[in-house]
Amino acid sequence: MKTLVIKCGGSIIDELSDAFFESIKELQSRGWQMVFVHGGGPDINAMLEQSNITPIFENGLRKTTTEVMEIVELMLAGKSNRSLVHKLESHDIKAIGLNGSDGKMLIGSYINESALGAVGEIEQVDTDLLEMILQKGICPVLTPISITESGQKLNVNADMAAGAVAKALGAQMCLFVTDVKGVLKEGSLLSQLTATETKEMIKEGTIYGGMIPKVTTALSVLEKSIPEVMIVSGKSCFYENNDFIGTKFVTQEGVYQ
Ligand SMILES: Nc1ncnc2c1ncn2[C@@H]1O[C@H](COP(=O)(O)OP(=O)(O)O)[C@@H](O)[C@H]1O
Ligand SMILES: CC(=O)N[C@@H](CCC(=O)OP(=O)(O)O)C(=O)O
Repeated sequence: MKTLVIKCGGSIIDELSDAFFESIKELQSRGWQMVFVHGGGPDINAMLEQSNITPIFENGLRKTTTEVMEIVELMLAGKSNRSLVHKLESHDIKAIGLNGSDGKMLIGSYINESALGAVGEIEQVDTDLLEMILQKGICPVLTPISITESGQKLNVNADMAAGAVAKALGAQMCLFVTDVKGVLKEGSLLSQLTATETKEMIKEGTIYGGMIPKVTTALSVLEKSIPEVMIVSGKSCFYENNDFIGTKFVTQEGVYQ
């Protein structure tokens, strides 16, 4: 079995198309097992707004006070996770939802507590638990919430969480599913990108906002020897005629070594 980690952005969960699920099923029939990690940024923002709290981001990461963390967990575990699991199940894809912090599956540490509050990065992943679920033919669906060794919950950017899970599992592929076809330049899809090109696009502002943690994680995953790393759209079919449609990250030479 080949392992594929799929990150589903909060921007797309509610808009995932039937064609997207057809692509998932096609890949399953070709021997891929899948772990999903999802975001939920727009849902979190909407609930913060209802609570009269203004979302604050620094370099794409949400400043997370104790009050914000409660809403983050409520929306990720109670809404986004439920919604993705339900959609997978209704397309006959067996799935089980888990909060990343359950059973100390995703162990994390603070990035910069004084500046960002309870925002973390993942240090360790309990791959045994994930593999047990995969062996049963079920797709684990994880929130990106992690927990410190001493038991504090941390809010982790979902792109970064997916990258950590892919590395820990030694996945053959990591896909970032979002609301655009891939990385765009002047409206056109870039079918492949090197690290140098990506960094240049960030510097010139062609890649901005939520696309920054996505491409940065994609490059770090590629460096960790995961052969296939892509950004694809959840609005349409992303796998056709044995080929993936989107932006593929490649080493400078153009091929993965
Ligand atoms: N060069 C780019 N190409 C495509 N999208 C980009 C680019 N730079 C920034 N973006 C923005 O990034 C968004 C995807 O990131 P984000 O909204 O955080 O999605 P997700 O919830 O899937 O993580 C796109 O909808 C687009 O507005
Ligand atoms: C630390 C941090 O920023 N965490 C993110 C977690 C959710 C997420 O990443 O959702 P998307 O994939 O939809 O952006 C947040 O609070 O929005």
